[in-house]
Amino acid sequence: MSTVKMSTQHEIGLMDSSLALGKLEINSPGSLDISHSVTKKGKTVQDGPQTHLNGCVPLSHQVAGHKYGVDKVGILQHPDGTVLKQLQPPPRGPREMQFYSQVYAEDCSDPVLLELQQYLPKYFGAWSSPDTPAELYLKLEDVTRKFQKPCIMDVKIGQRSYDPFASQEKREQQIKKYPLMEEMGFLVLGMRIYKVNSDSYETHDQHYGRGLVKETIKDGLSKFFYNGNGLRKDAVSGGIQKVEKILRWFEGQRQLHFYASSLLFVYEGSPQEGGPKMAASSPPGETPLPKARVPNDSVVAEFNNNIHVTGPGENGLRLGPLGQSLSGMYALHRRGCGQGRHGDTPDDVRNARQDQLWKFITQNPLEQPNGNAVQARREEEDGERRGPDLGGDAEVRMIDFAHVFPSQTQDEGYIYGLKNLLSVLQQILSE
Ligand SMILES: Nc1ncnc2c1ncn2[C@@H]1O[C@H](COP(=O)(O)OP(=O)(O)OP(=O)(O)O)[C@@H](O)[C@H]1O
Ligand SMILES: O=P(O)(O)O[C@@H]1[C@H](O)[C@H](O)[C@@H](OP(=O)(O)O)[C@H](OP(=O)(O)O)[C@H]1O
Repeated sequence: MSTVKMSTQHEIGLMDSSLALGKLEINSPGSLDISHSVTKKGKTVQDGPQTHLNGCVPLSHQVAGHKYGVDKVGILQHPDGTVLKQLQPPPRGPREMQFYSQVYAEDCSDPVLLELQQYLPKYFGAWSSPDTPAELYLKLEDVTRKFQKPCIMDVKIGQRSYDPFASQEKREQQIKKYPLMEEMGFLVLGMRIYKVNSDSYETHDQHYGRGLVKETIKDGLSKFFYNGNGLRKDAVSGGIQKVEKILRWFEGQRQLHFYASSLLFVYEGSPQEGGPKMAASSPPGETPLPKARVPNDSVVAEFNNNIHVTGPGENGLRLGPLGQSLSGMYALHRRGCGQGRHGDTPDDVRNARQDQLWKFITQNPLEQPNGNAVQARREEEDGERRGPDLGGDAEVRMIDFAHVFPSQTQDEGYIYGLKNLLSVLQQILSE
């Protein structure tokens, strides 16, 4: 039996005016208590049945990547429906935060980055809980949020899933995981499909994708579009149109290279048309979630199969985007963190340099304690910028930017991957 305990929340910065959420300690057997978790051999292990997540819960519909309760860092869902991605250890986490900050910078006037915004989840700044202010999260739009029964697939794109600064050990580790990456240019990391006939989700993890070879990739990928009754050609075609737009963006830009980055595919699995859907791009807290009263007067909001219990008072610190340019960040990266976690730089030197990089990120002035106004305006602009939605209900967004680097050439590896993925999707469509 779960108990819900409310406590007062300390708040820093402007409050999310439309959301009055409070800190909650949800105690239920089997749930996760981050503050009491311990790390053994790089894996987080629960040491008891406590939960202490400020109302945030592990993202239940996560199909790949680092997971709470399994890895040291993971992805949470905030009660307002956004996704919180915990910053990975330097240099990866700070690099991803810097990337989002730059793409979504208030004064960004670079047309390449402005166009890129529409292919990414919206970014609502860095976030941290008052309980653990040093633990930073990226606050992101949940790309699956508008769907009732989201079918989700994560596909890593590119011919190399390690960056140019990766150590030999890291390269070998990555190549060993999927030796076909160079030839295929993409790898299915995970998927979850809603089966209409059984009203349940079928899931496949990264091992499924790693088992796919040239001869089986079409059937392997098409599994994502079978709903138990037939092939969802509308979703295939919607996905193709979205990927084509991303490809055009890549063909027109020569300033960024993406390694080990993914495309997140989402389509509606629910056969019911016209059912209640949430606005896809509402700023956090501004779209009322479906609500049900529970006896203790907290509000339970349910969507995407996640249940969130919320109460009065904002539950967390929101930090605005940082204004530093990527080049400053990369200069530090080159000096300090070029070897990554598996490099051959002595540990003490690497740690000192990573500290320097970390301080650079965390100690810089926060320009916007709360990005709400900015976000609201962005939401309005967003509709105009995205233009008519030719891809139907299917969504394809780029995620995972821990290895994005400046460049002066086209990202051939990523483009190769997109083209091959498109070719396989076309084959599925013409079945
Ligand atoms: N904005 C988002 N909206 C919805 N789901 C998301 C979002 N971002 C991430 N996810 C979910 O979390 C998963 C992992 O995301 P991501 O790749 O960013 O994490 P990661 O831990 O960096 O992964 P990796 O271990 O591959 O580096 C995705 O497969 C997806 O299921
Ligand atoms: O899919 P798996 O088997 O969990 O393997 C992870 C996956 O390849 C991630 O993309 C990678 O992070 P990066 O892309 O950031 O390198 C991570 O590296 P890590 O072990 O160094 O965290 C791997 O462990």
